[in-house]
Amino acid sequence: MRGIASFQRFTSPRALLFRPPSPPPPYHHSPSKPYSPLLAQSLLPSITRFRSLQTDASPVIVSEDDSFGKKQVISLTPQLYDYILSNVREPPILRELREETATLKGSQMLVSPDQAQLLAMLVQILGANRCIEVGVFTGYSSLAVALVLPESGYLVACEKDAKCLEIAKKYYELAAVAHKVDVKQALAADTLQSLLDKGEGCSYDFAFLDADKRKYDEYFEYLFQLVRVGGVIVIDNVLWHGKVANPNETDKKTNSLRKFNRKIFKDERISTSVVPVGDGMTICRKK
Ligand SMILES: C[S@@+](CC[C@H](N)C(=O)[O-])C[C@H]1O[C@@H](n2cnc3c(N)ncnc32)[C@H](O)[C@@H]1O
Repeated sequence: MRGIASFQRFTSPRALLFRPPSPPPPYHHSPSKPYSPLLAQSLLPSITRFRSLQTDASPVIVSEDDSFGKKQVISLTPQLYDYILSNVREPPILRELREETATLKGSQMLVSPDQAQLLAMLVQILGANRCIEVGVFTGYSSLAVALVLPESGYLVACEKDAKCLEIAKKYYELAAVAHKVDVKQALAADTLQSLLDKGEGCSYDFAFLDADKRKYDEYFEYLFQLVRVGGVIVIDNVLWHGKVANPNETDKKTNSLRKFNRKIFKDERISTSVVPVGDGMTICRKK
């Protein structure tokens, strides 16, 4: 096969050594303590929803390509993901919000703690001051961003649902970041258009897109106009539970995401990278 890598499960005896012998330790996070499965087990978390349902626990896959030969690529197992989560520095206020959200319908919509940490890191690396989020829900990802913005920082938070925004606003207050967050309860396209109408094109440093998947293309075009050259747009759920890579999956959302991913791949106005974190995030930088 030329050009495109083919992937296979790595099944050498060495790989088998890495298979978790028993169910993985539950997720526990404590930024001040190193990872310890025993400690993790003694401090049972109130949330275990990050445990993977994957049964094939091989930790690596091997890409084969005529041009570069074999290359091992890490593949998440429940054990490895628990290890990653045990190394996430999730601020206590974010954990509290996550736990409160866990009792609600749609709680699976939050980005994972490792994704939130990546978003915050990107904002910090960029030195971002002006940010936009499309799709806030109860505010987990927006709070992660607001927490690392400077005091003068500004985040436009676009969400249509008033009920979940009540929770988000409560946590912005609790975290003392409410002054940085401009909550816009409306259809996101209307909010983004109004920002452009106010002459705010090319004035934002960072945008996070995480709302209705079938409108990603429309939102992306708005965000592209609003973000400055060198600014970053991050898009969530681009791997859509793996469905985008399965030709048998032809539902509307999957097709729409596939089409969107292809468009981003071809878009010469941006540089881009697909990161297999959470449900897949694409990071785009405006040229
Ligand atoms: C995946 S959730 C966002 C999760 C959030 N980013 C997080 O990780 O904490 C998507 C949100 O987008 C909102 N949404 C969907 N369509 C929208 C629209 N047209 N305008 C504004 N918000 C919308 C939904 O109400 C939902 O709360």
